[in-house]
Amino acid sequence: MPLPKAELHVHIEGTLEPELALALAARNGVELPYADTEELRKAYQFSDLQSFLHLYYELMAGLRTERDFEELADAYLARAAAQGVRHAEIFFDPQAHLARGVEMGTVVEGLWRALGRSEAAHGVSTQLIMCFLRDESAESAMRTLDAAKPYLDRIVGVGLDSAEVGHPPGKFREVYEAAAALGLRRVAHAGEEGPPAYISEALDVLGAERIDHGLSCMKDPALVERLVRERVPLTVCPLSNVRLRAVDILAQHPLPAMLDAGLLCTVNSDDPAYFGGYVDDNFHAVHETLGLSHERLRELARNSFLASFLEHDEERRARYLAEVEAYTFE
Ligand code: HPA
Ligand SMILES: [Zn+2]
Repeated sequence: MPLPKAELHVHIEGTLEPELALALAARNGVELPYADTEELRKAYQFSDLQSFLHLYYELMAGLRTERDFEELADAYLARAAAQGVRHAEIFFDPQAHLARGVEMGTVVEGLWRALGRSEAAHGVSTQLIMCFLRDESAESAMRTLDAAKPYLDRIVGVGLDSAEVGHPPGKFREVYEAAAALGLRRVAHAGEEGPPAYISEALDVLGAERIDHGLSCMKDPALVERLVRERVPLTVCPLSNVRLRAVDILAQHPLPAMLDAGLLCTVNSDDPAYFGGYVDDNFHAVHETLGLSHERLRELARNSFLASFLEHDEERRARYLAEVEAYTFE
C-alpha cells in the first residue's frame, strides 16, 4: 500500500497517455502526425520546457467533448488512487482548448463528471485550479477568467503555467487581483526555468499562496530564508525536472537540500504521462536515488496535506494527516 498523499501539482492534460491521445484523435477525426503509439513514443524526448510544451499542446487537440475530458480525468483519478493519492488539486489549461473552439463549459463540465464521483469511485477528493497561459496576453487571461464565472462553484483557484522565461508573473497582476476578488485561491509556476526573482514577484505581485516548482530559490539564500519564514509551500516535481533538463540527473536534484533548509516541499508528478511516472513513482525515485529516508517521505506526505486548500474541511485534513502518521513502510 503506497504512502497516503495529496497531489497538488498535476496538469490534467499532462495525464493524457499516448494510447488515449491517439484514440481520442481518431474518435474525433483530428489528424495527428503519428501513425501509432510506437511512432508517437519517439517524440517523448525533451530538451527543455518548450520542447515538451510543443507535444503537450499538439496531443491535446484530440480532446473535444465533455466525454473526452471525463475519460481523461477518470483515467488519472484511477491511477492516482493506486498511487496513494487521497486528495488531488488538479490544474487545467482552458485557453489551450478555447483556442481550438472547445468551450469552457465543455471542459469544466466534462472534468466535473469524473471529479464529482471521484470520492465514491476512487476514494480521492478533488479540487480544480484553472491555469492561465503566461505566454498569452494578460487580456486573454482576463477574458478566460470572465468565461469561467458561471463555473466558479467548481473551481477553487487560479494558477499560471506554460513557457516561463520572458513572461514574469507581474504581467498578470490585474487578473490575479480580479481572481482574488472572486474568492479564488492563487498559485503560480515560478522558478522552474525562470530566476528566483520570478518567485518573489509571484508572492509580492500576484499574492501566490503556493509556488509551483520553485527550484531556482536555491540560488538566493535570502529568498530561501523568506520562504521558510513565511512557510510558503513549494510543489516540487522531481521526474519532471529531470525530463525537462532543469537538473541534469535525478541524483543532482536539490530536493534534499531544500528539505534540509526547512522549506515546505511537496512531491508531485506535473505531467505524468510525459515524464515517466505518477506521484508515487516520484516518491520512490527520491527515496532510491536521492536517499530520502522514510521519515523524509512521511514529511513530504504530511506537507502535501498541510499545503492543500482543504481549509473548508479541516476534519478531512485531520483524517488524512492521521493516516500519514499511522502509515508503516514496508
Ligand atoms: O511543467 C510545466 N511547466 C509549465 N507549464 C506547464 N504546462 C504543463 N506542464 C507544465
Ligand atoms: Zn506544472
